[in-house]
Amino acid sequence: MAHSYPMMVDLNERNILVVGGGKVAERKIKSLLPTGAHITVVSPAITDEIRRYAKQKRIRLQLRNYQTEDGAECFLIIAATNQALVNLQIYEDAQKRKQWVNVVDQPSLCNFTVPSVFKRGKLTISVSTEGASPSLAKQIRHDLESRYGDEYELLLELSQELRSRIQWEIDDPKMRYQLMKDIVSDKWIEVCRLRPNLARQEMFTWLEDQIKVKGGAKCGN
Ligand SMILES: C[C@@]1(CC(=O)O)C2=NC(=C\c3[nH]c(c(CCC(=O)O)c3CC(=O)O)Cc3[nH]c(c(CC(=O)O)c3CCC(=O)O)/C=C3\N/C(=C\2)[C@@H](CCC(=O)O)[C@]3(C)CC(=O)O)/[C@H]1CCC(=O)O
Ligand SMILES: NC(=O)c1ccc[n+]([C@@H]2O[C@H](COP(=O)([O-])OP(=O)(O)OC[C@H]3O[C@@H](n4cnc5c(N)ncnc54)[C@H](O)[C@@H]3O)[C@@H](O)[C@H]2O)c1
Repeated sequence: MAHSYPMMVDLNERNILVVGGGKVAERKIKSLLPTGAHITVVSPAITDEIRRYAKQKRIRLQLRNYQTEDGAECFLIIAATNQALVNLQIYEDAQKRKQWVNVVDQPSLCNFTVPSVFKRGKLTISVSTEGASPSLAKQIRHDLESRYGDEYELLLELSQELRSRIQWEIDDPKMRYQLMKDIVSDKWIEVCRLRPNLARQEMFTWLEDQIKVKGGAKCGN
């Protein structure tokens, strides 16, 4: 059996069509909003939340049934109606146009599926069962959410800063690698959890000491 390939896709400014305005469509729209995509929703009936998104001009809304032309200029399409035949039609239209398409009631009609996801700043943790059990994906996501708290958002922000500093200052590849590993060690995760306000200062002081002790700084520094 061929397996799906996990990707992080840049949807900024892309046209996305969501067909259907029920609970499932609402969940997919909610996860698409932060991507910067231009989202159009076509559905004769919608949830209150989708109505709110439209009022806030975060989505475009067409309160009517789907028509083939709706998806013509779209990069990606989500078929989230409760009508199997409409969803099939959306799939066939998208296939003809070689588009990315997700059909929420039929995994075999998806050329991509949506995993269960949560974020901690730039950290994305995502769980997929390739359609076998969305409930299990959700349950594992819940477990991981309690394991990976807000300290990871801070750790990641600081790691990014320290990493640029290391890349700029350290020539020796082995030392760079070791320092990159050290900045995400349990010790710093705990510091970010217990003393978030002091973490930045403590990590930079530690890095300066490491550079002094271990050497390897680039010429001129
Ligand atoms: C992860 C998540 C992401 C999201 O939607 O954002 C997602 N489904 C979620 C929840 C969920 N979905 C369903 C239930 C009820 C319990 C159950 O049936 O298990 C629950 C649980 C609940 O709602 O609590 C029903 C369901 N889902 C699909 C079918 C069709 C079928 O299987 O035939 C049916 C039967 C419909 C019916 O019988 O009428 C199909 C898909 N659902 C997927 C994703 C894709 C595969 C993901 C994977 O497993 O890798 C795939 C293939 C297509 C897609 O939608 O992309 C989201 C969790 C969000 C979170 O973390 O909270
Ligand atoms: N993939 C998933 O995660 C998942 C989870 C649960 C259920 N499902 C499946 O998803 C489907 C949708 O679930 P829901 O709870 O959102 O259903 P729902 O009944 O709440 O919403 C269906 C929506 O489709 C719209 N619709 C109907 N015909 C349409 C048409 N011709 N053109 C445009 N829009 C049309 C309706 O107006 C409504 O807004 C169900 O059939 C269910 O099998 C999928």
